[in-house]
Amino acid sequence: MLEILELRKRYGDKTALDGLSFAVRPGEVFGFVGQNGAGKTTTMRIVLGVLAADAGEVRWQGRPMDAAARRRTGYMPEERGLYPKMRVRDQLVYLARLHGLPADRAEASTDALLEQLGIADRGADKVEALSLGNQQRVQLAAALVHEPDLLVLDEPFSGLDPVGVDVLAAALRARVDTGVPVVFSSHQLELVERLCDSVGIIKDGRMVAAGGVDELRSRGGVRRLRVAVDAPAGWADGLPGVRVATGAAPDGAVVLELAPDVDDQAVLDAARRAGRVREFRPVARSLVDLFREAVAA
Ligand SMILES: Nc1ncnc2c1ncn2[C@@H]1O[C@H](COP(=O)(O)OP(=O)(O)OP(=O)(O)O)[C@@H](O)[C@H]1O
Repeated sequence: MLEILELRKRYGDKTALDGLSFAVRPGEVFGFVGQNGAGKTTTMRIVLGVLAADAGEVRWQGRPMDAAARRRTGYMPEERGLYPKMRVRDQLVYLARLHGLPADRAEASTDALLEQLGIADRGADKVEALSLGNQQRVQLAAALVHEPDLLVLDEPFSGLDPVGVDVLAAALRARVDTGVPVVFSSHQLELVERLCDSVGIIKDGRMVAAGGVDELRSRGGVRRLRVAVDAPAGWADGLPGVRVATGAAPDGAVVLELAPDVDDQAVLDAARRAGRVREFRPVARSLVDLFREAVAA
């Protein structure tokens, strides 16, 4: 398990991390989200020892994270860091060797990853000759090639097309299924929602919401209903304990937020009195909604 405990970091008079804590369990994908400048990259750099924290601790498998544990970690830094003029396969074998893999395993791991990431035919090309999306695939291969026990990835999906996202996601899932914990940051919230077991929302260097995606959605007791009624707009205005959360969709449906004590059957009765009910169903809050609420609070 990876544990981030009460991390603090200042750059001059700017507080980047203000007592940040979270944990990622074996086989868990943790999505790290937050607005620009919230402190995600700073956290990841501290986990990898690229930066030192002012206070707090990073623990791996119950002990302080040390150089040996960091060598067993796969890291995709924000600033990337491939050698543009080196050939793709040579570079990956080199990186695997640097992390201590014997030559035969370094080569086997490289070839398996190039295959898995759909770039087996690009092994002899220089990195700079690849498209940005394919360079991104090589970046992920560089983080995975030494068969790491932990993955820390800074925006691994940025700039990828949907096929590239699926290929990277499948490669990550294969590692996670062997028990490797993954932390990745992203601004693509739909993707985080789809790929992550749990999510942490960071704001001004503090964790403002963390937990399983479903658990976060059900917090707060507010239920939402999508209701479409053949009735003039405004039929739901003034219902006690009910807030109209969105304007009418093109099909006339509105999303209603119900206070915890409101009986949804009373809302259905009110809808029926207004007109013919075409749709009446609960809707889950999306991660985008949760994010907006958490960063606005
Ligand atoms: N080397 C530095 N010197 C001074 N301030 C810095 C430095 N690195 C980061 N900061 C500041 O620390 C805060 C946290 O930055 P960080 O890069 O960790 O955020 P982030 O969540 O990764 O943002 P983004 O989503 O834009 O990548 C920001 O206010 C940033 O301006």
